[in-house]
Amino acid sequence: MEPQDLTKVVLLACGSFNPITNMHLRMFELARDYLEDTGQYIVVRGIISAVGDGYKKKGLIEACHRVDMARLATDTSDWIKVDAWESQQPDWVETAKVMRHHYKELMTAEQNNDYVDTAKKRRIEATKHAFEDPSSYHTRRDNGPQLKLLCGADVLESFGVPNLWKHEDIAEIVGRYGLVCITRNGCDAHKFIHQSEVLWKHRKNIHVVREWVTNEISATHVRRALCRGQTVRYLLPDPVVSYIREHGLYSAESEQKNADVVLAPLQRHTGPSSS
Ligand SMILES: Nc1ncnc2c1ncn2[C@@H]1O[C@H](COP(=O)(O)OP(=O)(O)OP(=O)(O)O)[C@@H](O)[C@H]1O
Ligand SMILES: NC(=O)c1ccc[n+]([C@@H]2O[C@H](COP(=O)(O)O)[C@@H](O)[C@H]2O)c1
Ligand SMILES: [Zn+2]
Repeated sequence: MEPQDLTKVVLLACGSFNPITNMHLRMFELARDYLEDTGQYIVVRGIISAVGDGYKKKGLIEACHRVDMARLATDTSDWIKVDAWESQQPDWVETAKVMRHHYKELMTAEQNNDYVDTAKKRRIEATKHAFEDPSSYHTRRDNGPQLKLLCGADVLESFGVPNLWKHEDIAEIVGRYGLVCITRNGCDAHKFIHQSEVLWKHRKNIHVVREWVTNEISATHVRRALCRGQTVRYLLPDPVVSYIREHGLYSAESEQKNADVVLAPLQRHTGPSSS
C-alpha cells in the first residue's frame, strides 16, 4: 500500500492517570506498532485525556496535578500529547462524549488543512454532521483520520459492570470509532469479546494487542508505595517522580478522597433520571 493510502489513526486514552506511569506510555507505543504492522494504518497522534475530578474515584488527586504530570511524562515524545479539555469540565463526562469532542476537533483540523481540496472538505463537513446524529453509527467514512479509544483489558471488561456504561455508549465507541485494547494480567479480552453481543458484532473494529513483556505496573501500586515511603523510581518517568516529591502528592490522607462517594458513572446511571 502506498503511504497516501494508509488510514490515519489518532489514539485516545482516557483514564485517571493518578499518576501517569511508564505502562501508560508503553500502551501507546505497543498500539502504534501493532496498527502499523497491519500495513493498513499510520498512527499520527496519541492523546492522553485525564478524567475530571467529578469522576469521584477513591484517591483521585486534583486534575491539575495529574495533567501536569502527564505533560512532564510526554515531554520526550514527538507524537503523544496531553489534552486538558476533559479534565476541565465541571462534571464527569462519559467517554463516548469525550470521543465525540475529539473527533470533531480532528475533523475541523483536517478541514482547515490547506492541502485538502474543496470536494474533500465537503465530504468532511458531511461526516462531521453525520457524527453529531447519534442514530448514524455506521456512517461511511472517507479515507480521513480515524479516532480509536486506547485502553487496557480491564477497561474493556468494565463494560460488563452493571450501571457503569450505557449500552448505547459502548455501541458508539466500538461501532463508530473503534478500540485498541492492550492485554493485562488477570483479564481475558478475547473471551470477553466472545461473550458480549455488541463487542462480537463489532469485533473487526476491536484490536487486541498482546503485551508479551507482561508488566504489572499500576497507578494503585505506585500510590501504595508512595504512601509507605517506598521508591517508585523507574516505574514512572523521573520528572514525574520529582514532581510528586516537590508537591508532596499521595499520602494516606489523599487515598481517603472520595472514600464515601459513589463513582460518578454509577450515580448517573442508577440515579432517578437515568434511562
Ligand atoms: N499495566 C497495564 N497494562 C495494560 N493497560 C494498562 C496498564 N496500566 C494501565 N493501563 C490502562 O491505562 C488506562 C488508564 O488507566 P488508569 O489511569 O486507571 O491506570 P491504572 O494503572 O489502571 O490505575 P489504577 O490502579 O488507579 O486503576 C486504562 O485503559 C488502563 O487499562
Ligand atoms: N460510561 C462511561 O463512559 C464510563 C464508565 C466508567 C469509566 N469510564 C472512563 O474510563 C476511564 C477509566 O478510568 P479508571 O480505570 O482509572 O477508573 C475513565 O476515563 C472514565 O471516565 C467511562
Ligand atoms: Zn485503572
